[in-house]
Amino acid sequence: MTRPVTARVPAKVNVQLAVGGLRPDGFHDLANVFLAVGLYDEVTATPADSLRITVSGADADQVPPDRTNLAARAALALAGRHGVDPAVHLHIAKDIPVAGGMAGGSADAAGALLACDALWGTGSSREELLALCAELGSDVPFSLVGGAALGRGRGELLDPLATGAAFHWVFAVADGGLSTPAVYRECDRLREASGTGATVEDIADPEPSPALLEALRTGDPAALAAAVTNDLQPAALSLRPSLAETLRAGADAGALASLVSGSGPTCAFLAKDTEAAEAVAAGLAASGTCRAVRTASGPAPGATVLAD
Ligand SMILES: C[C@](O)(CO)[C@H](O)COP(=O)(O)OP(=O)(O)OC[C@H]1O[C@@H](n2ccc(N)nc2=O)[C@H](O)[C@@H]1O
Ligand SMILES: Nc1ncnc2c1ncn2[C@@H]1O[C@H](COP(=O)(O)OP(=O)(O)OP(=O)(O)O)[C@@H](O)[C@H]1O
Repeated sequence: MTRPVTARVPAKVNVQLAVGGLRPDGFHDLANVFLAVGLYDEVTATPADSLRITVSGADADQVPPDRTNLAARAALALAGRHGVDPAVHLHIAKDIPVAGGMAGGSADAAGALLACDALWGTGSSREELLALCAELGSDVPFSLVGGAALGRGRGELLDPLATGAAFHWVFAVADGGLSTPAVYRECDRLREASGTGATVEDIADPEPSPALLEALRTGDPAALAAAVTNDLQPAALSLRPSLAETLRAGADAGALASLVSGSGPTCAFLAKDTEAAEAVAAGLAASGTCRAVRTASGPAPGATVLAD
């Protein structure tokens, strides 16, 4: 009997999300500065009679336990590539908020790829795994790689970034999720409504901020706080106006920066150090503007197979 294999995969926050115009293929070009943070899902692959998915954790009931699950799609893609029978039980121990803009589904896809590759002995190279990740979703390659990285294209073309120190974050988890395609559509709608147009002809190519990259490199939280931006934030706020109160509560509690994480609705707050993060977390919890509060620091390592 082959031993189960468990992979641990981090969540992400986008410290810069610059969104270009709508491309003919329905995606947007990005300058997407990812930072992996220490909130993790674990995916365990065990031999089984057929493909089966189970999920545990507080948000488990919001995750589909079938072949639409990104982890199942990852296992099927890997099995298809190598001509292997995808008879595997994937158990997802979920700690990353679901539909929260923290790439939880992407984390599970990257974790399933890594765990199944080890279980099946398919020995994929890093390049093969990254190509499969990119097919599964724009955020999935970063879930594999972790750390800090600049994502170009639709976010799948990654260049690792150096970071000078750990950054301390507080996350305010909202009630209910936001659909990523709906948030991108709302971004386009707001751009149309403002008269700029929304396509690649109308919007300048997105570029990473030199000040932001420098702040990451030097590990300076105040400089990073001054440079964080998220072009999807107006769209997330338009779809979920109550997030403005959450952002204000974090700022009032002493956060250096308050922003929507990716497509939201999780809000991310940067703090000077772990002590300041605890104070921001307490202020947010007392504000009643979110369902749960989490603290985590980053950069965190990418998808990793855990030792027995
Ligand atoms: C918002 C972010 O989380 C920021 O990292 C990502 O851009 C979203 O990445 P993801 O969830 O992996 O998204 P995908 O599964 O690749 O795409 C879902 C949908 O989001 C929209 N989408 C996604 C990525 C991108 N660069 N442009 C887009 O317009 C498209 O409508 C697409 O059909
Ligand atoms: N393994 C999975 N974990 C979570 N959601 C999944 C998974 N597989 C499929 N889904 C579906 O995908 C939707 C988006 O979930 P996910 O948690 O990945 O969103 P997200 O964190 O906002 O993504 P991103 O930050 O990459 O845009 C969920 O509502 C759920 O129906």
